[in-house]
Amino acid sequence: MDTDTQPDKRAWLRTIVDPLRPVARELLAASLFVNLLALAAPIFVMQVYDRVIGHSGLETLKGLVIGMVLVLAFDYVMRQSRGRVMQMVALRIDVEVGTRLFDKLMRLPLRTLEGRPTAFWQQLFRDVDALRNTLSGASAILLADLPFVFVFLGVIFVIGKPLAAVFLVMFLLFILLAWRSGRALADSAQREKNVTASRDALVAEIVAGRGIVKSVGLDRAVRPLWEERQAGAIEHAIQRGAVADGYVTIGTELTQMASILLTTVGAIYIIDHELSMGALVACNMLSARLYGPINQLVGAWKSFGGFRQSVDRLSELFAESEDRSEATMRLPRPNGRLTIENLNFAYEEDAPPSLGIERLDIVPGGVTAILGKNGSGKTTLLKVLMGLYPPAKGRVLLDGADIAQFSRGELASWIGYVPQDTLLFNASVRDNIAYGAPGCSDEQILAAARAAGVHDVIADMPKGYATGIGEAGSKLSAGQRQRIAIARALVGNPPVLLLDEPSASLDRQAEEDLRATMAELAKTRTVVVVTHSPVLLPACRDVVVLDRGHLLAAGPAAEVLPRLFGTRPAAAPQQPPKPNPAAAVPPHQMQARVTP
Ligand SMILES: Nc1ncnc2c1ncn2[C@@H]1O[C@H](COP(=O)(O)OP(=O)(O)OP(=O)(O)O)[C@@H](O)[C@H]1O
Repeated sequence: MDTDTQPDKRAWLRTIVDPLRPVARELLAASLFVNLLALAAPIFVMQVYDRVIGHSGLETLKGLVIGMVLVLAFDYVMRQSRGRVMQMVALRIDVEVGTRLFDKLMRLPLRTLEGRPTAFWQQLFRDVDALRNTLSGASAILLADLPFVFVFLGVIFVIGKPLAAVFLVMFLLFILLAWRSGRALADSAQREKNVTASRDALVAEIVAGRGIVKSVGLDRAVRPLWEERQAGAIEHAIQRGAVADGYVTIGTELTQMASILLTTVGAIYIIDHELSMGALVACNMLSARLYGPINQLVGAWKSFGGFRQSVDRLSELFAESEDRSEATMRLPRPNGRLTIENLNFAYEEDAPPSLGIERLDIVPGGVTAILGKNGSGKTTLLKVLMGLYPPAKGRVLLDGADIAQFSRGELASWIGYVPQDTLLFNASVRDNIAYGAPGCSDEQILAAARAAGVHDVIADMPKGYATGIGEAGSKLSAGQRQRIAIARALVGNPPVLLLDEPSASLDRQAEEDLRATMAELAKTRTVVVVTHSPVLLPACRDVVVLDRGHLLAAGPAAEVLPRLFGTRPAAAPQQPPKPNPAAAVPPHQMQARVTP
């Protein structure tokens, strides 16, 4: 770990922990009383042995018992208040770190989010739990109790002076054990965590694709993978458990050894009249208070190790750069003209660019189709146009202004997007459409649903717009999901609309409705659609053809399509024609300016 950069990376933790200082003082004060009160029982026992039994002091016993009842009542009050303080800490951490984590995730660039498996992002929320459990649970109380072991040590020195050497030696042995176990457990816990993370990533993938796993019978293929990772996880858990158990057992044996040694040495001093019976019994009781917290420390290292890893992971995340949240200039609602200049985009830094376009100009007033073979970069181009993938070189302009200067929120409200793989949430139909423009009115939702051709379908649902659609829209058909996604993109009335294969799951009628909607919307907006559909293509004014991330052709559909397919698919043939690169626009015409 880089200790030079660590303090900065952990600044977020200080902003959470610093306001908790008064609470920590309360905790220490409560712990002080709890630990001081813990001295009462051994002293009570010592007095009973030395003063009451030997001298038949029943009056003294009465006084001592009354005193102990009061002490126990006070102890109860102190422990309760310590519990309440810890609950407050837990709540604060949950609210502050949880909210901060959520906001950070929402502001991370898409490439950062795509760079890690789903399980990693889920783990971060468990890290918040680890933070809360350590800072507000048994581990925090243990840390607050630890300083008081020196108080117990001091009291032992006073009431059982001859036994001081025994305590000191055993105390140092316990410290050594706690330190050794801490190091050993941290290493094995880290190894276990790595293996468990890889198993969890596989489980997350299997669960996400459970429909495919069942239908294709992937269980036979993924079982060996899962078995291998599960076996690794079990092996490391056993190893870590063995290390932990080993140290806990040594701690237990050491405690018993300490008790036997104490009693043996104590007996010798009692015979020599250098120690009273009561002092020996009291010292034995105090030894439990002394070694107890250090012994607990042996078992608590796992949670401290986990806490450190969680803090490191969260620190790394909070240090990640974010999407722009504030625009550098205010722009009124744009008209929607999109321009690409000298653009290069690569998924990996050293990889060849997945997209390389010198110039492309897409203007409002008509539908622009993007065509190309699988993997030619159509979806990538849409994501670059939306500002989701910042280019390595070049610019994307919206109405002549570089989109890099706009916030993610502004771009999302100006550019509607229907992805290839529709993602809906487990909420009502209404809410899913409204997510496209938070705060939109019912009228806007109705208008968007009508434009997307899904209003009648929704009206037929048992609860209409209030119908729940299940996890990821599982209660809907693929076509219904796609149409709701189109409504979601339309609801904010964005000046730019990007549609990625929007009719892949639509029936013929729905596709024709969508074509009419697109044509209508494009009168005042920029509509870009990735499609090979013979129903949608005739509605397109311009066509952009991509091949391996480069422009193969771009220009009016009436010119480009006949060159690509031989004929323009105006009559919507049954089978969509495949682009024919050989018949495309020659290279010198490739960076054509797409104009109406
Ligand atoms: N997240 C990613 N990380 C790395 N490479 C990617 C990623 N997404 C896409 N690619 C690569 O970028 C290239 C273009 O992919 P893209 O999805 O843009 O193609 P497409 O034209 O939309 O394909 P399709 O017609 O199959 O949807 C492909 O070679 C693909 O392997």
